[in-house]
Amino acid sequence: MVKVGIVGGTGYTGVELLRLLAQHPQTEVVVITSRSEAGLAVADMYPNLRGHYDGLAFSVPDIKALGACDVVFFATPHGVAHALAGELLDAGTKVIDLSADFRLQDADEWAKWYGQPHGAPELLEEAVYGLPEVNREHIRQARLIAVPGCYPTATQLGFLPLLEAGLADTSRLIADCKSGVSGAGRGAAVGSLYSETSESMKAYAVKGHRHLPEIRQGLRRAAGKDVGLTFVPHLTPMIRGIHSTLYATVADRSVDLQALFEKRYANEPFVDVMPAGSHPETRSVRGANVCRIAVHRPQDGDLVVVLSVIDNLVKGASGQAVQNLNILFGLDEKLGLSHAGMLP
Ligand SMILES: NC(=O)C1=CN([C@@H]2O[C@H](COP(=O)(O)OP(=O)(O)OC[C@H]3O[C@@H](n4cnc5c(N)ncnc54)[C@H](OP(=O)(O)O)[C@@H]3O)[C@@H](O)[C@H]2O)C=CC1
Ligand SMILES: CC(=O)N[C@@H](CCC(=O)OP(=O)(O)O)C(=O)O
Repeated sequence: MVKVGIVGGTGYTGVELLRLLAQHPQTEVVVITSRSEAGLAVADMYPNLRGHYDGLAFSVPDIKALGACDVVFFATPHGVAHALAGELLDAGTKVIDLSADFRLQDADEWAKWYGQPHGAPELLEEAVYGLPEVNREHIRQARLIAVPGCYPTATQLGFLPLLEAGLADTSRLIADCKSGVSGAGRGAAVGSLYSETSESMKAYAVKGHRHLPEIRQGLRRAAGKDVGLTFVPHLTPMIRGIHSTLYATVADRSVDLQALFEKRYANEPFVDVMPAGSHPETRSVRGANVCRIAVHRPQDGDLVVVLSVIDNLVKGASGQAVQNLNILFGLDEKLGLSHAGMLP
């Protein structure tokens, strides 16, 4: 059994980790932290977990207890893993961070987008970006994993086949992305109120969103050169889901794009390339650790449109984190992650 600790157990990604790990046959959650709910039994806060975690209660973060775990997930706002990851690694505990703390390789770039100095630049060199479809072999050897963000997961997986094959004009890529409201976390905020988010939709952070450098970093790696990317996130009236509509110019019309995408993801258990002409729906991946993709070339023109959907809390966060755990501990990558999406 892999002994698991979770820092930040009361947030949406923390409780999603608990939901997924409840079905995982090779893990045991032994520590779960919350400063505000310390002492409360997990199932008293989250009744969906009744019967799954009898005896487990939230506790304040304690390095000694966390350091006795085989692996600790951070499901916390940025900055928290910076402060604690080093001590845990020294104690021999592996770290899987769901926040953005170790996603950018450049500490100055991180400081610019997150508005504070990087708190652990000495760990950046060994941090592995946890996108299994790109980095599986590095993940296997890692001690510290940075789980990709939700928009970055859907967007990178959609663009990768075109960029790796050198087919797209990399100077002008467009990612038009929509997110459900749970992407903003569980913290109370006027912008997340039902009356503010339902029956309405809006773009935000057009000038620059903190996921822009993360996506650019991944696409640069895939293309082998700098890319020009316009990324526009939108808030939509759904609870879970990311829908990325991606545009790239591919001048060579002789290439069979459907075959290219199918071949790229043929051995990937959590990427589903849909039949030609499909329009994937976010509800088809709700609760599932799946990225569902369709590729189109409208009117046989040179502009290719890729549609990529994920559940922000699963393949966009906690599911991908569990996938990383499975790889890290040499387990079957699919353990605990076999849920189908929920229709309707
Ligand atoms: N929501 C989403 O779709 C996605 C979120 N993420 C990332 O995952 C992380 C968690 O997100 P989410 O679950 O939405 O966040 P929430 O805001 O819903 O929850 C945050 C959790 O962290 C704990 N926490 C806050 N501050 C500290 C601190 N200083 N020390 C220890 N614990 C702390 C909180 O508990 P308490 O204050 O009681 O200690 C709470 O349990 C964030 O970095 C987010 O960006 C990544 C991908 C998708
Ligand atoms: C709808 C919404 O507010 N989404 C969040 C992104 C989701 C998220 O939590 O970002 P990470 O993946 O980096 O953790 C935002 O735009 O900041």
